[in-house]
Amino acid sequence: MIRLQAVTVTGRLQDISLNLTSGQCVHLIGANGAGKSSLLTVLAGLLDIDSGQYLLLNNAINTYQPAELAYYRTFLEQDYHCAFPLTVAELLDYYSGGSHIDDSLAAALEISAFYHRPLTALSGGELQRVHLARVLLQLWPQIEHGQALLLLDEPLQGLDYRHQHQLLTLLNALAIKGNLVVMSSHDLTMSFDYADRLVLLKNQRLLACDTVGELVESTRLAETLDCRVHWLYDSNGRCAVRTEPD
Ligand SMILES: Nc1ncnc2c1ncn2[C@@H]1O[C@H](COP(=O)(O)OP(=O)(O)OP(=O)(O)O)[C@@H](O)[C@H]1O
Repeated sequence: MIRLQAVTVTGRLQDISLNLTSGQCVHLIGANGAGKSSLLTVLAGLLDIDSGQYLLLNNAINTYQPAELAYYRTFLEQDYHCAFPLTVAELLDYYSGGSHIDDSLAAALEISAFYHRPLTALSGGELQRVHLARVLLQLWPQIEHGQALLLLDEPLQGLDYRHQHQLLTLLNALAIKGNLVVMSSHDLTMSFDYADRLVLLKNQRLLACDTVGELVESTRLAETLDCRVHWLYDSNGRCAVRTEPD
């Protein structure tokens, strides 16, 4: 679905080559400033590249009109702010075209309890769940057909553990339908459990792109994050990660 060839954005991304196919959850891992948000913004077609090539569905990204792009991909930005004094229902109605919110989405994000409240009267995590619903509703018909590109910048930000698991389970189910999910994460334990593939970024360059299984036992994660990474397994093979400064 996505093919990047030597993509550079001056000061933000250096020489990134990457192929990502549909039907998987890809987690972008890297320290602050590594280039995760920049890469997601390029993938969304919202940041011009200075050199290289980006093909989305075999077409150069700059051949798409904004309305066409909005049909294929949705993008959760880290710092989105709604400038209008809307309620949750009004915002989501606008993005869904007034259609019914799918049961799987409603169950994962649990927004019904504050559906009629103003956006300004929500907690940080509640607001994050509303924005997740917003970006998924923008493309829900394409998502249901497994044809969408979901770009999510730190979607776990502000969510409690239960909602983190519910969201990641939903995203895995959407990937199984055929969608491509690309999200940034600072939580290696969650990525171990839910990512199909990790993209490791360091100093705006690509260090590795491989399956979680391949990368867990390598030194690449420690190199990416500039700290020691220890994987702690329980008897069921479930794992948690512990990090230490180098
Ligand atoms: N709007 C911008 N204009 C110019 N440079 C930027 C801009 N936004 C980010 N940068 C720079 O681009 C580089 C990559 O930043 P980016 O936001 O992509 O990192 P990140 O991996 O998402 O970091 P974080 O984990 O802190 O969110 C950094 O050096 C940053 O200072």
